[in-house]
Amino acid sequence: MTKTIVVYHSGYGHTQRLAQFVAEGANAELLAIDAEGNLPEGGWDKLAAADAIIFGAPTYMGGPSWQFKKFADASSKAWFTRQWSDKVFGGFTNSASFNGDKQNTLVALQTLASQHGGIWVSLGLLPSNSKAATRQDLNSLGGSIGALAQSPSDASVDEIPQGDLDTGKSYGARVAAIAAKLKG
Ligand SMILES: Cc1cc2nc3c(=O)[nH]c(=O)nc-3n(C[C@H](O)[C@H](O)[C@H](O)COP(=O)(O)O)c2cc1C
Repeated sequence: MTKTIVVYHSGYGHTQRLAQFVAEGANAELLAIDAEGNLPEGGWDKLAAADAIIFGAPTYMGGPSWQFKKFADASSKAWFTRQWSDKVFGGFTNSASFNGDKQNTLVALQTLASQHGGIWVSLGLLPSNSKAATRQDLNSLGGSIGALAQSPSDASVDEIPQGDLDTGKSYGARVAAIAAKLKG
């Protein structure tokens, strides 16, 4: 049985809602980075024991939130000892604009995984970009590195387009399935 952890920060709950869908798809445990950029007690041990780690952060000012970055910098302890080497990784982000520079955040998450010697899993979905496409479709934001969600700036957490949440769920399932395959 593979163990997957979704470790994420969310300032106002939107990225958390996406994290819940990713975790559902991956059958994963959620690990929240708090408002001070810290993990709960035992969080680092859970990450060390995981087969797969999925990072999540909102896009703030064109990159991951500072709380996620604090977590990323703190992971240098695990980096020194190659604790996360050869684990399977994925990542997702959410922001208000359709573009909003979300790609920068995904690249930052992918780079963090690569610094750790991890194996990154792409989104694996075609974009839904025909005239008939709607925001209820999978991957209507057309990502490839990881999962993207767009929460309009005045939307409550219950108003995130369902297609984006379902994209997160599908991606979580893909990361977990690949981790299971690699574990054998
Ligand atoms: C400090 C700050 C910076 C932001 N920068 C961006 C940005 O660069 N691009 C964007 O599309 N949205 C940006 N937003 C909007 C958030 O990404 C959006 O509200 C998101 O849903 C917040 O996720 P959360 O509820 O998990 O914190 C920003 C919001 C804040 C608070």
